[in-house]
Amino acid sequence: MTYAPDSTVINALSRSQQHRKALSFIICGSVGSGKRTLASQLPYQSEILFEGQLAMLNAGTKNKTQGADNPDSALLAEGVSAGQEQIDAAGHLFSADVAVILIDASQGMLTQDRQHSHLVSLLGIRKVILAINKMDLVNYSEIAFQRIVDDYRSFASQIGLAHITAIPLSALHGDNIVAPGNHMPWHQGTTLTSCLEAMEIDIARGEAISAADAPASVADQFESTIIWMHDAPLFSGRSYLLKTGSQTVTATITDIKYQMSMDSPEHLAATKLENNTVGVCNISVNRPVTFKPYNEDRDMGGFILIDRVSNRIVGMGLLHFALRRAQNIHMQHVDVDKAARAISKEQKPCMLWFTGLSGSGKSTIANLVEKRLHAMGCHTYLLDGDNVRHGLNKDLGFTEVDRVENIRRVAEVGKLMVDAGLIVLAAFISPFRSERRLARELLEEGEFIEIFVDVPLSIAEERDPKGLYRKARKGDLKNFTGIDSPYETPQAPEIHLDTASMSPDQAAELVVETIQPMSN
Ligand SMILES: Nc1ncnc2c1ncn2[C@@H]1O[C@H](COP(=O)(O)OS(=O)(=O)O)[C@@H](OP(=O)(O)O)[C@H]1O
Ligand SMILES: Nc1ncnc2c1ncn2[C@@H]1O[C@H](COP(=O)(O)OP(=O)(O)O)[C@@H](O)[C@H]1O
Repeated sequence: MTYAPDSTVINALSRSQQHRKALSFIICGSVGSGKRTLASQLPYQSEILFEGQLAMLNAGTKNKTQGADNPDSALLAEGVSAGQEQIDAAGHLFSADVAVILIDASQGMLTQDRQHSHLVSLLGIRKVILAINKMDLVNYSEIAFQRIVDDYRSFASQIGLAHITAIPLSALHGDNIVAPGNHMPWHQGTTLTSCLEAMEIDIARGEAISAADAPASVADQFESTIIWMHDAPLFSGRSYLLKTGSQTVTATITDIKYQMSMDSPEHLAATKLENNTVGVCNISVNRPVTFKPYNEDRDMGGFILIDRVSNRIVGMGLLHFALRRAQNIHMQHVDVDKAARAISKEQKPCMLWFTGLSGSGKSTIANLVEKRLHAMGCHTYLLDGDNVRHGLNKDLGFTEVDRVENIRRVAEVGKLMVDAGLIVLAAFISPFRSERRLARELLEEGEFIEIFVDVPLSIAEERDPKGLYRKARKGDLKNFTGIDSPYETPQAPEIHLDTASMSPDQAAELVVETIQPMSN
């Protein structure tokens, strides 16, 4: 059945909403609850938003066919979209006024419905429409409907959702979506569209101006709740882009304090957040942002996290408060700076970052490059994975989270050494693009030179200078790169060395030749 919108209602709504903002709502439903069928029955156009999780029904001011005043809605469903549109659209989640929780009447309330409701409550959305769909599968039974509503209300009251309107639906047959239909005369309440349209929201959104006696805060370290929505887990130490309002900064998760259980008030210990989990984390950003706590101001306290490599939204967050340490630590000005040191050393400081599989030749080549530079009178320092792991990073192993932290620390140390005026050589497997990018972004344009020491796994394994591949193949060494731990190849390295076809000396020569014009 296709639905033709009631233009009288829409027009009446247009006039009455002239000075109001468009209503924004999200539809949350577990797999198979009928989100798409419902979306197709609503008199608003739809557009997919989040990979794997969220999609956007885009009506309101962007609606081309229905005028300018219909509700906006976001739909928790499957779908793919990327880039700026996705980022803009995510903002709708923080401004959603109403959530439609869609439950399959034949299934009753599922764990996913509890999780969605928890999310809705976390986002501060206080108005919920409980839409019990597929009533046709339970013979339009009032008792079945009432049982689910009672279950839901008792759960909802525990998580602070009190304002709930329950509606029995058959999205397939159109009952109670726009018109009541004939199957459920016992339902005396409203239909879904009338219910949405009757929620009449004041205040237009705009620029933030805060009163002098209640100013917004400016800080660069916060405690926050993060809702993680990506297959690759969130790791402490990894950095992402953080967008709040019109501000975009680089954010590093400095500590995952705990993971929330979505079914109980429990706090779970966690070193990473998997897809669809929620955690309380400390974050640090590269420059101060203006914010208010999310529970005081949803617009100025909500943020999204964007993966720096794929540019996809990977998480949403709610700012709690600035960490006090952030307010008490200031950058200290120094008069003898990098430029002064560079002049006295007569060289352009930089970081030569060697990345590649174990046995690819990173250490051998980096060592030869350093010898040549040293002989030329350059001031250098070689940071090598094996060596750093005996000291600064001896607390770290080879899990993903430990490798992320390993490279973060090395990148920070490397930055200090570049600041000291040195040509720094770093030889680390550094298997993840994200951390190599972090290392690059800590430095100034042109200072980071990524050198991909490339070799087929089979040749690295043949070389096996430390016997580690043999151990890994036997199962005596876990998480070994290339065997049971991933290596993400560089996409645009400044220098690409194919060590299967060139000797260590040829490779070192190529590096020195390439960087000479850069480092003078
Ligand atoms: N599980 C596992 N996987 C990879 N490598 C292992 C592992 N266990 C020990 N080793 C030895 O540690 C060296 C790699 O350390 P890195 O600090 O470069 O690794 S990483 O960048 O954090 O991935 C690496 O040195 P290279 O062979 O020079 O690469 C190995 O000698
Ligand atoms: N073209 C080459 N470049 C670098 N190393 C090579 C090459 N051909 C053979 N090798 C040998 O491969 C091994 C590489 O080991 P190493 O430099 O420790 O690698 P990594 O630091 O990447 O683990 C050394 O034994 C080295 O002599």
